[in-house]
Amino acid sequence: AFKRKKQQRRPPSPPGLPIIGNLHQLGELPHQSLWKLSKEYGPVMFLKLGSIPTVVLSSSETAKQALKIHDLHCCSRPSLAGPRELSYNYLDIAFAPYDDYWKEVKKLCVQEVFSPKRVHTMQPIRDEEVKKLIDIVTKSAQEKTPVNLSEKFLSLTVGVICRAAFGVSFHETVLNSDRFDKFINEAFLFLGSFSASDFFPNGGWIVDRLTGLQGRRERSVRDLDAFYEQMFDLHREEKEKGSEDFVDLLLRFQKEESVLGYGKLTRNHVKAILMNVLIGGIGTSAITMTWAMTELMRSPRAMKKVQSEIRNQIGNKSMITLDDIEQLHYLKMVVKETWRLHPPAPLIVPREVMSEFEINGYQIQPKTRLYVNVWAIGRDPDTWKDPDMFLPERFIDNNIDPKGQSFELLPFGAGRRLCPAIYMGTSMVEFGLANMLFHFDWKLPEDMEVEDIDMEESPGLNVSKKNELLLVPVKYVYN
Ligand code: HEM
Repeated sequence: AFKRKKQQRRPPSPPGLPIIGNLHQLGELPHQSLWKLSKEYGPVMFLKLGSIPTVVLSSSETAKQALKIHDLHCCSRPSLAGPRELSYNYLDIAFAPYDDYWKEVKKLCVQEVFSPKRVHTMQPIRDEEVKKLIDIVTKSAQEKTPVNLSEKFLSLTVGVICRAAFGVSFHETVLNSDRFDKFINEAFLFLGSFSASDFFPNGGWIVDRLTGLQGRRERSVRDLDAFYEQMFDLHREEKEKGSEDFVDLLLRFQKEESVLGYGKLTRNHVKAILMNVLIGGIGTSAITMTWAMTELMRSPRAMKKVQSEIRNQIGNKSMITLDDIEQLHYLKMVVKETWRLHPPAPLIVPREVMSEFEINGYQIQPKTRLYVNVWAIGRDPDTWKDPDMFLPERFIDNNIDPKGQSFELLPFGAGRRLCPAIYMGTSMVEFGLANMLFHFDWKLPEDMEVEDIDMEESPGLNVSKKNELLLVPVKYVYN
């Protein structure tokens, strides 16, 4: 007997070219190009990126179908060249394929590394680092000179993550913070940049060699490796020091020969997991704070409202606590609204389909690469009234939250691959912003008007504000 071939219903697709397929349509900012294409081809769109069949989802409804109903069919990750090298062959959490190792290491990290308890034990470090920032900004306020907030928010998160997770202060090591920024930027680039071998698995590596991408990638991996090794050494030397940080914790698991999935946890596993902390934790929070300040500068009304809320709550206290933050409802809405318009990972992290499923009657085949365009979802006029307006109040009467349950707002993704550090990331962002908004009023540099603030985005896995945000602080005095 025959098996009748099931009728193939492939999602609509923009016309492509031979060999490269739709690759040339991605442009510099793929999430924006894909958003425009989705207006014509719909919320389930098929593209051929080089030789890779790819599906892009661009509405909350289709995102829900994939990330909730069919999550188990599509929660693996594609093999990508940059991530492979940075993760010691997928020994990390973010880029590991869906298997027993990933399940166990993610569970372990959710319980031990990213837990609310750890977020609370990090608070003294956050306090100290934010105090340093306040001092620097206060100096600028006295001199009436602008502060580069993009840079300051980055050094705040670098400071906190490095001390809290790695137990080292970067200024005190051979890796001074200048080089550290460079590391992070290079590593980011390799995680996000579209490299030829990711689209042409059979010959793309040749292009990557010719363009020098491969060489730079190898150098970046070497630099980071040296950094991890140095960190491990430092940990051995300073053993008697206080509480256990992430590195101590992971090295302890390694020493105890903990078995995860298919084997024992090795030094390379620890490095790969630390890479996720480094790259997942630093840019995303800094980017969010920068966009939030940018949007608030464009909306003096929202700025005034959020500052009064914070100042009423804090009064004449000198320190803002995590408990205070819980009372700052408008600030929380400002952050949500920032994530709606500026999700730090606009296409989240690509997934790979493991087994066939259907969305809106279209068949999605195994091995398809799947992107969810959360940037497009945040601007969808069917979901959001006046999507271009920055209106934190839109969150008053609904219970849309960013934790992966509301498919209209997915800055942390959803489903099994959900970001494990939502609480840590959110606390960092809210805490940093609350302090900058409490202690200072902010003015645009001379000869700049509100209309001159630009909203251009820079390319990469994490999309940040392209041009740095420069603002003049004015110290707030409680009376
Ligand atoms: C504002 C802050 C943050 C944002 C917006 C963010 C966003 C995301 C997104 C969109 C994903 C992919 C989810 C998916 O594929 O469905 C992700 C995954 C991940 N994030 Fe975050 N993140 C943030 C903070 C952090 C921090 C602070 C850490 C670590 C300290 C972290 C570690 C990770 C890891 C390990 C994964 C991989 C999860 C997996 O594949 O199973 N993130 N994050």
